[in-house]
Amino acid sequence: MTGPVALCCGEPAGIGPELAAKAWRALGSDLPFVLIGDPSHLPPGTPVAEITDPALAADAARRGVPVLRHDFPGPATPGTPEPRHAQTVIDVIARGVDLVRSGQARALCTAPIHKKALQDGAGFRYPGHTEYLAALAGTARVVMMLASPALRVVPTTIHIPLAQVPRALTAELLQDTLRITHQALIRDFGIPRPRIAVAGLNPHAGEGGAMGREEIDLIAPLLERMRAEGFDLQGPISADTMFHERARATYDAAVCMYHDQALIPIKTLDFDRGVNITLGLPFIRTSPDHGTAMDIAGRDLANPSSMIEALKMAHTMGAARAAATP
Ligand SMILES: NC(=O)C1=CN([C@@H]2O[C@H](COP(=O)(O)OP(=O)(O)OC[C@H]3O[C@@H](n4cnc5c(N)ncnc54)[C@H](O)[C@@H]3O)[C@@H](O)[C@H]2O)C=CC1
Ligand SMILES: NCC(=O)COP(=O)(O)O
Repeated sequence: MTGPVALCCGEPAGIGPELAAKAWRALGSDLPFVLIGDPSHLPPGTPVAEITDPALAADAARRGVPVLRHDFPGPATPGTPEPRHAQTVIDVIARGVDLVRSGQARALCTAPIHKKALQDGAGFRYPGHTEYLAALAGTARVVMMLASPALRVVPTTIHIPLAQVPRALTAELLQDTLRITHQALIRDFGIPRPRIAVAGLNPHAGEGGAMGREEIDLIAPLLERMRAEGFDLQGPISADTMFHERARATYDAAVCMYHDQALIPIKTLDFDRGVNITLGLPFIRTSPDHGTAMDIAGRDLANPSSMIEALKMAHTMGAARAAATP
């Protein structure tokens, strides 16, 4: 795993181009990345260093934002995604995956996409990068983790309507999620004996069956079986009491049952430093924790911290995996 991090441009009408320029100014050639996208979408006045070989990214980063040119049908209007750009946004992600799978990039980092714009403009069938990357990689099970210095969280079900969560939540899904999370804490975060806290689904973790039975019928028996295998698991715990400071000190990651149960605490505690990581892929993928922020696009208001952390995390994970490879 060598080379730069491949940074997919994401939605060009969002804050992605601004974040790429700001991240380059912060990281320079120390932690090189190569932006896959249209250089004309970068903020006016941004120095650009176009390259055709990702291996030249570190050197190019001394002159400007290293860019592997991927032309879009036209200019981007900040704040207004255009249907004619949707397919190109998707193609850029696929190109990034090719780079990382062919060994030309050490990891993939993705700037945010506007999911509805891709659906409307190109019939995109996936609710997010996570599911699209799993399909491109041919991986049946991937796990979304959001990590910051304050907290690591994993939603077991991801981008589905809340009404579908109870049906989607199976012992098999939860077991795979726990195993993949456990393995990632060891391999990517250097935690030899990971402690995982598992949320219940219902208020008060079901209150002994009075407020729902998923804890009794599904979550607790699975945790019991996995504890017998040696996993260090707490739970099922009431989700409303597992994120205060003392509780957070007792685990290395919180596995939650649905998207907002996991993402609200981390975005509340650490919005500017959260990194979204897809676990279970045959390559490394990170992303900032936020979206396209259309309301501030093109106004030089975007905070690049989460993007910078995502690029740093991609490098750190790449180095850790390279060191572990015989
Ligand atoms: N990885 C990805 O591709 C992600 C994509 N999205 C997509 O982004 C679109 C917009 O989603 P929203 O729910 O509005 O979330 P959002 O994160 O784009 O914006 C929420 C609020 O936070 C602010 N904000 C976000 N990032 C910021 C930054 N770096 N600096 C300063 N302020 C920032 C925005 O201005 C807005 O007020 C949706 O289509 C969503 O699906 C959302 C999350 C991740
Ligand atoms: N809320 C997280 C999110 O939507 C990120 O999704 P993805 O594009 O990384 O799958």
